[in-house]
Amino acid sequence: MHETRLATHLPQTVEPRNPGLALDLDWVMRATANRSAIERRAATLPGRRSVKKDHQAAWLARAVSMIDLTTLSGDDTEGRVRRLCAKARQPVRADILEALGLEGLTTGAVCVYHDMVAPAVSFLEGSGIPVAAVSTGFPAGLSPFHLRLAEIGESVNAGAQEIDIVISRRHVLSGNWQALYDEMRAFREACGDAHVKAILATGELGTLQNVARASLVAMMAGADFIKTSTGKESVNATLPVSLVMIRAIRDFHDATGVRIGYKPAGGISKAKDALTYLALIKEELGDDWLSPHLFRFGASSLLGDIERQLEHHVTGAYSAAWRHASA
Ligand SMILES: O=C[C@H](O)COP(=O)(O)O
Repeated sequence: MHETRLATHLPQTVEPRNPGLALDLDWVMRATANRSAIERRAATLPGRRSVKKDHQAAWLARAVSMIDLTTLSGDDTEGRVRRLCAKARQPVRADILEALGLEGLTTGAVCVYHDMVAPAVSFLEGSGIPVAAVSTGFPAGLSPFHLRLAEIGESVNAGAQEIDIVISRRHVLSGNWQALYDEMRAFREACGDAHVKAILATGELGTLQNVARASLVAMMAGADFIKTSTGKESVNATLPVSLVMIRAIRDFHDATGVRIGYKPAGGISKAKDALTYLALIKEELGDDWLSPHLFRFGASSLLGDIERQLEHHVTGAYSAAWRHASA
C-alpha cells in the first residue's frame, strides 16, 4: 500500500468558462463503458490508499473547502439557511482551526432552492462564498421549458453565482443527443456569467454508457461542471459512475484543453468516503482538480463527520455527532 500525497499548494485561479463546442455525434457514439471493468476498479478504491495520519487533517480541510454545503428541503426556512451560512463561513470550531493553522477555511459554496437564494446571499455577504441555486424544475426537471429558463434568470438576478440545472433524462433514455445538447446550450446561455453545473441524475440513466455519453454532450454544450445526482434519486453518487464521468472529463480535456469540474452529490456523509473521492480525483485527473474551482462535494451532512475527525486529530477524542450539526 502506498501513500497518496496531497500537494500543499492550493491553486487559486478561477477556472475560465467552458465555451462548449458543436455537437460531435461521432465522438458521443464512440463513448462506451465496460461495466465489469469499471466496477472492478471502483471496488479496489476504498481503503486502498492510505493517507498518513499527519496528512489526514490537510486532506480533510481540503475536502471542507470543496463542499457545496446544501439544504434542499421542503421545510427550509430563513433561520435554517442563516445557520447553514454561518457554518459555511466557519465550518469547523475556531479552536480546532487555530490548532491546525487553518483559520479562514470556508466551504466551497452554499447550495439552496431558488426561494432561499436571496437570504443566503445576504447571510454570506463579504465572505466571498458563492451561492449555488438548484434550478430548472429540480429535481425532476419536468416543468415547462420556458419556466425552466426563467427560473435560471430569477436565481441569477437574486445573486446566485452558480446554477445547478437538471437535464431531461428522457433525452438520454431515448438517445436524443441533439435535444439534450440544445437544452443544455439554452440553460448555459440563460446562466449568463453564472457557472453552470449539469446534474445528470445518473441513477435514472439506465446504463454507464448513457452516463458517459450524457457527460460528453453536457460538456460539448458548455457545462462548467458535471454533477452526478440531485440527491433525490434512489441511487445517487457512486464510485463506478464517478469513474465514468471523471474519465469523460479527462477525454474532454485531452481533446479540447478545457477543464471541466466534477461534483458527486447525494449520500456522501462520511469523512473516509470523502478521502476516497479525493484519492480517485488525484489519480485520474491530477492535482489541478483538487481545488474548489474544479471539484465539489454536494452534501448536507458530510461536514459534521469531517469536523468530528478534525477534532479527534487535534484533541485525541471524539465528541458526540450532535455537537457538529451542519445546519
Ligand atoms: O446536491 C446535494 C445533495 O442534494 C445532497 O445530498 P445529501 O443530503 O445526501 O448529502
